[in-house]
Amino acid sequence: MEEKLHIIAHDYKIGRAEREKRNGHRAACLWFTGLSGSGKSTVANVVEQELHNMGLYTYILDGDNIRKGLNSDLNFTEQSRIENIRRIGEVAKLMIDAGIIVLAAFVSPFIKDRQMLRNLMDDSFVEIFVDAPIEVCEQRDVKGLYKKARAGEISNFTGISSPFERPIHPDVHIHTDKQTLENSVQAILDIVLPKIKIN
Ligand SMILES: Nc1ncnc2c1ncn2[C@@H]1O[C@H](COP(=O)(O)OS(=O)(=O)O)[C@@H](OP(=O)(O)O)[C@H]1O
Ligand SMILES: Nc1ncnc2c1ncn2[C@@H]1O[C@H](COP(=O)(O)OP(=O)(O)O)[C@@H](O)[C@H]1O
Repeated sequence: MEEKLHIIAHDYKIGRAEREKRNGHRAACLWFTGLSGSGKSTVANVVEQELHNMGLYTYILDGDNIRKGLNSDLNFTEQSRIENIRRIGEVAKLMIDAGIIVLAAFVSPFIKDRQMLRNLMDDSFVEIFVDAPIEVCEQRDVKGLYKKARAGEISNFTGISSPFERPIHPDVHIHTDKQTLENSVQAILDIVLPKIKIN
């Protein structure tokens, strides 16, 4: 039988609302999903710069600060990806409670996990589908990983030997093979800025 844990939450005196009031904007999680090389990091970075330059409080979560640290015990099996996204979702939720606009850039290939994120963060969650055909991502091959995956040197590679389930109703859908970077950033800001405004 599973051990019963006795965890009782504290009643905090300072909550999200107080932090948002002091920051002058609402918190949110902008979640970038898409194939490797689709443009998640590139777009997220420019969106963050824009928000930061407006004086807003932001933070980027991506492979560099998560898969090299908190999630360094995880690989790319289905189970590991599910756990990867679960933990990142919990971190993003804490950051929302801290009053921050979190930009999370992860392949996050499964619909079920992205739905879990929306349930966890409710209307603070903004799903951004960074879309480009796999041929384009492979052509870009920013990190040389597609070449390695085709050569059989990397297993479970998204789009080649592991699935990517396209979002059905993302909040924002950008096509980085057709739209300019500036255009994609503007489309995201158009959705996000009204959301983080304190009325
Ligand atoms: N097997 C396999 N499949 C996909 N991607 C791989 C793989 N192995 C390494 N990489 C590199 O790791 C980055 C994806 O990590 P994520 O944490 O975003 O993946 S996931 O959300 O858990 O599916 C991804 O980074 P991005 O290119 O920035 O998307 C890859 O560079
Ligand atoms: N319109 C565009 N939007 C975003 N990235 C683009 C665009 N056109 C070309 N790129 C290039 O595509 C690559 C995307 O890489 P990256 O942002 O690391 O993707 P991901 O984080 O999804 O793996 C970069 O080299 C970027 O310069």
